[in-house]
Amino acid sequence: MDILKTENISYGYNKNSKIISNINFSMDSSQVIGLFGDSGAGKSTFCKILSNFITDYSGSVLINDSIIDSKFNPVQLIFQHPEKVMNPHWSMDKILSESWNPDDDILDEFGIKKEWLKRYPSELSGGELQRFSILRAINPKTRFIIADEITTMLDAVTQVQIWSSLLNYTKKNDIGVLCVSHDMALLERICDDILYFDKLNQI
Ligand SMILES: Nc1ncnc2c1ncn2[C@@H]1O[C@H](COP(=O)(O)OP(=O)(O)OP(=O)(O)O)[C@@H](O)[C@H]1O
Repeated sequence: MDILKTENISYGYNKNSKIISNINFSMDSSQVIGLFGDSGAGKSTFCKILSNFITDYSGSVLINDSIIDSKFNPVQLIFQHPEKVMNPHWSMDKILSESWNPDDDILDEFGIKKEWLKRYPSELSGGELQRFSILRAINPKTRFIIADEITTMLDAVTQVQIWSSLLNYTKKNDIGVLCVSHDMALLERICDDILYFDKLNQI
């Protein structure tokens, strides 16, 4: 089991405004933790800090009490809009192989059809594309998934399918999940614990 921890994380996009102040957070890889809170409170910003998309914060993000220094980040962020983080000129198999090459059983587990691998992002639906971005994030080296509103734009059936594939996989492989959502019913269904993130972002 691994532990993801932050110590005194503070951050502002500019000098005069602090979006994140002194966050001490901890979870382990057996857990699914929900993050709920007002719009604009800084949840997405915190997610980007945890997964190293934002690097100029103060404080520390630690796994098992060490700073993450591997080339592949074991804390992987999945975004709400997969099309924004995929190269539109690359086929799906190229996009996926940038991270790893999952076998056919795993493609199946995530409801991905092999014929989609030759397509480009614009040739897939939002739900199909999100399945790929999840698959890309669950590289064998991944220890924690940060899921920032990953099914918000999808219909109810697709939401259930995607969460069930993801949580089956993370449970089997001892990967922790931090799930940001405004959907309290979803959080109550899938999370072991739900944290409230307020405007002063004390959680
Ligand atoms: N790149 C940026 N530059 C400047 N300010 C930003 C930037 N990104 C976000 N912000 C501001 O930081 C604050 C926190 O935004 P953030 O997206 O982290 O909130 P959130 O809690 O995830 O909101 P929501 O629930 O609406 O997604 C907001 O006031 C937002 O306008």
